[in-house]
Amino acid sequence: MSVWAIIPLRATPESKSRLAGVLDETARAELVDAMLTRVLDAARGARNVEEVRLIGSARTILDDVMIMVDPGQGLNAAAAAALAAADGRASRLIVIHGDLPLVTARDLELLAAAPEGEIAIAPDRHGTGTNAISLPLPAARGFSFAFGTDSFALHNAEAGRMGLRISEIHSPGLSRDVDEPEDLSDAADLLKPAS
Ligand SMILES: Nc1nc2c(ncn2[C@@H]2O[C@H](COP(=O)(O)OP(=O)(O)OP(=O)(O)O)[C@@H](O)[C@H]2O)c(=O)[nH]1
Ligand SMILES: O=C(O)[C@H](O)COP(=O)(O)O
Repeated sequence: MSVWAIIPLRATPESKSRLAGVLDETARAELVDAMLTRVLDAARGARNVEEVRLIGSARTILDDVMIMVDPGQGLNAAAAAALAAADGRASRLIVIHGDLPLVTARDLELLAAAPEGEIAIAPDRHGTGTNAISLPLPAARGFSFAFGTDSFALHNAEAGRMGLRISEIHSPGLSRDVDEPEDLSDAADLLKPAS
């Protein structure tokens, strides 16, 4: 049994809407693409991750990665579909967001190497959100995802409800997602100069 990493992605004109005041639609789309490439490369570079997939919509054609159909009911439903797809085929599923411009293969390796039967979770820079979660299977079958407000606390509570131990992974690559204009400095290397 292997470790899977699935990246939920919503690459619509509306994505990264919180950056709309500082980046136009084209620039946001290019940033989404560049961050996705970074996360995909990190996942594929991790020696202990065997399968890398995307769930949702990518703007560009990615002919070298399997794209799973998004149920269309938001991020939590997409994560649940990813978990259901991995169940029975993987010993662990990592759900990792596509907006992490500093993420590395080492970050994915840490998520994949969580102790058997345990959940690993990577909080965002504020300590309140969840940028990646690594779930053991089948132990975490039916895990209820709670991406959104206070997801870090809610995911911890869900682990407790399921009787699963949980550990935290703190690293710049996993904590520094790009949501707000002030986060953009972390993506400076990925932004194209304005023409
Ligand atoms: N498959 C899928 N992925 C989603 C969905 N909503 C968000 N995501 C992805 O989940 C990760 C975190 O997304 P957010 O930062 O919450 O949303 P965003 O669209 O990137 O940005 P905002 O519009 O500013 O909220 C990113 O990889 C998104 O592309 C969804 O409904 N389906
Ligand atoms: O649980 C979360 O942290 C959010 O749903 C998704 O993350 P973001 O909006 O902070 O990227």
